[in-house]
Amino acid sequence: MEKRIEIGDRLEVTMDSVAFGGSGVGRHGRLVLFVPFAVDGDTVEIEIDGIRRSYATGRICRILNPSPFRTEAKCPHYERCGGCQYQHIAYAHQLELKKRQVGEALARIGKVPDPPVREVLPSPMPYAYRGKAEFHLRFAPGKSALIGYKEAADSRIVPVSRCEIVDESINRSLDMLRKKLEGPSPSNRRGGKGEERVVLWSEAGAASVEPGHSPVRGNRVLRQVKGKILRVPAWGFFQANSSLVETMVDTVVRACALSGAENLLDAYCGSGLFSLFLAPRVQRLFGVDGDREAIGCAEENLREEGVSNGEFYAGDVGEILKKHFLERKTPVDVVVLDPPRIGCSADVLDGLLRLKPSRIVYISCNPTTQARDMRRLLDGGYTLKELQPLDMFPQTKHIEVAGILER
Ligand SMILES: C[S@@+](CC[C@H](N)C(=O)[O-])C[C@H]1O[C@@H](n2cnc3c(N)ncnc32)[C@H](O)[C@@H]1O
Repeated sequence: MEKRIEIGDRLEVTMDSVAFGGSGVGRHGRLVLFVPFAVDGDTVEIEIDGIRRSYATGRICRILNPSPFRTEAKCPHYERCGGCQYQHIAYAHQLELKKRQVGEALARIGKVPDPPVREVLPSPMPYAYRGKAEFHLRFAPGKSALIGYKEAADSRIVPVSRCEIVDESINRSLDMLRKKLEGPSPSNRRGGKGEERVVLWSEAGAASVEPGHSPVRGNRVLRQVKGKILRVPAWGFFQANSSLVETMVDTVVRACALSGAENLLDAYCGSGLFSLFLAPRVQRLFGVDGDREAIGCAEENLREEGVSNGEFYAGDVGEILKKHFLERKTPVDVVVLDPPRIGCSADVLDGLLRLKPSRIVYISCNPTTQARDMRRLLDGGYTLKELQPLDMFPQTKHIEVAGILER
């Protein structure tokens, strides 16, 4: 009989694949092992640090035989910071893994037997691509402020001196911030508040910013995409990868396959990034987002570009869908859906099945919730035509996918 695995046991294991989430996957007898920072082809010695009913987790003690897909991580904080999971994997292989993971999510969760996944559109910049980064600051009386990243809301701050995935101008701003905060923090800072957050925006991708000047104007940031200017709330959402955002817009426009006669609903429209490029290609464009400030920006963004066929609603997508589209019987031919990581709520999906647009372009940064939501839409009469992954987040476990559904 096989000896039962225990915490602290050391095992030699060869990794078969990398799971969505970033851990290497190997086997010990019938037991599946998840090992962070391992890649398929590695033979490693691991120490078991977690045991569940159907799997165990371990940490690498030694790399006995490195995978041909291994490469040198650029960042000195890698494996401690928590922001990146793939820096040790050659970029071309990161793309192959992500394509495979999208297919697996659709097959396993979406129950689509042979998902139509296209090659991943790579990021022109595998490093230094982020146009925006959020840092956490911790102040303790008499000590220098701690500046770094935080993975979860309740987790500790990992101090970072620089970050390899952000635009260099963000690293310069980070340096300036650190210098400004050098020396012991006063005990009465912000009434004794110990932590703050700061969002830094890049000069790359900014509209009309001189080098060395902040791209933030008041409570807004100006971004430039395909020659157009977008106003975005300084604390609001904007697509993270400055080097791939234009390809993303082109992908969404292509996926909508517009003739010019359509009514289009841009659900979860944010500051109107997609709306700005879709509105000139349709009869009427409706945009919905829960962030009132972002909706104000979306209205201004279209107005300033001379686009007048857009109507925007601030509020919950499910409620607006019911009140302004289903009850008023406003016809919609195409829906662009770009929800946050948690995906769409049941009332949004049910509302869409009642609205019956002929095409839904579902963009997501979480293939698992996207697969769950797609299953519901497929059961309601849609067919999945295509899944186009985009590598908006190189060096990390995250994947962006634009899926096309038709009825
Ligand atoms: C992934 S972002 C997409 C933004 C936009 N499509 C873009 O590319 O810039 C998701 C957006 O969903 C909005 N949001 C989240 N939950 C919502 C809800 N229940 N109803 C309406 N908007 C929501 C957020 O404010 C955010 O702007």
